[in-house]
Amino acid sequence: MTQTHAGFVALIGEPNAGKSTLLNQMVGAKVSIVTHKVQTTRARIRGIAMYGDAQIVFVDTPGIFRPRRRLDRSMVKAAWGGAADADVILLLIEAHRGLTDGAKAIIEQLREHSGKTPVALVINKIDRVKADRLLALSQQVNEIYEFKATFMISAEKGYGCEDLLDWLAAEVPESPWLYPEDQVADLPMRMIAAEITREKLTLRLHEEIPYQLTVETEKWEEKKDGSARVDQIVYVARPGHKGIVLGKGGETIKAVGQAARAELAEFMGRPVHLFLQVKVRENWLDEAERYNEMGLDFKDGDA
Ligand SMILES: Nc1nc2c(ncn2[C@@H]2O[C@H](COP(=O)(O)OP(=O)(O)OP(=O)(O)O)[C@@H](O)[C@H]2O)c(=O)[nH]1
Repeated sequence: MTQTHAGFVALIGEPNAGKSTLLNQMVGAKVSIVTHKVQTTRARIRGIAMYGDAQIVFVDTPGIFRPRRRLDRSMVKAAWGGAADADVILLLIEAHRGLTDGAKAIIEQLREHSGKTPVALVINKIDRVKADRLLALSQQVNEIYEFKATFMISAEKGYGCEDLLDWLAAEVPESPWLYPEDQVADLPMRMIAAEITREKLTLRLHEEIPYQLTVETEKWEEKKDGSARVDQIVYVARPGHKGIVLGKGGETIKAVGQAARAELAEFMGRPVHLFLQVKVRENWLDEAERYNEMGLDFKDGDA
């Protein structure tokens, strides 16, 4: 019998570096929400890729930045927590932005958090720059940290992702598999469903509103005909946001519901009936229960 390999790979980087896109590319199924807006990933999301004899469990983490609010602090704590528990850490930076101050700050903190864990540098979004810039960038970043390897990829287009997988498969320890072979994510279905709806809302709303809302799956009912009825609540932090989320004549929430239902049904491979309700809950950003629902630790947000 050949020896199997399995382990956790943490994806860290600034907001918008492409961590969720890479996780989805590696796993081949959409498990993490991706938008062009920063701070889309709130909790730690795991996606599982099978590659030869290896099972690689990717841990997507919230983007790391200088946190100011409780939710931000909880997210950054979760990100470093993900890195501390991993067998391999991948630091993502964006090819076209180069070595930003934010990336430098993360590399500084890596020294504290990584311990003996190998760290690879992943230069993402190479489809956005000319090839000759990449070598110089790679040298520049490698001068300030001892990366075990460097990869140049496009998470979106898949360039370089196979090489990265190859390397990771050899790098994770010899171990029995950690999850059943056909599992792609370890988030409970009700949380995935809430994330899908939150993604659709984020895509349709502006700026502060997505940050100040959260989605919870309140009820999940299996029907005899094989379909599922899913009831979700969208909590908004301000009375004024409710009308915006609903849209004129309920148009926005209807479009969100339709898009979320279609994606959830595709993910589950069976029909879904999705019911959304919007509620104002001015203090949800200060309620421990809301953080637990997102997979975050409320206390991590203590100043
Ligand atoms: N051109 C290009 N765009 C990419 C690539 N990878 C990701 N993106 C885009 O970059 C944006 C951010 O991607 P995400 O995967 O959400 O980034 P993230 O690091 O998970 O972001 P947070 O959740 O905010 O921490 C999205 O609009 C992606 O489509 C890439 O290889 N090339």
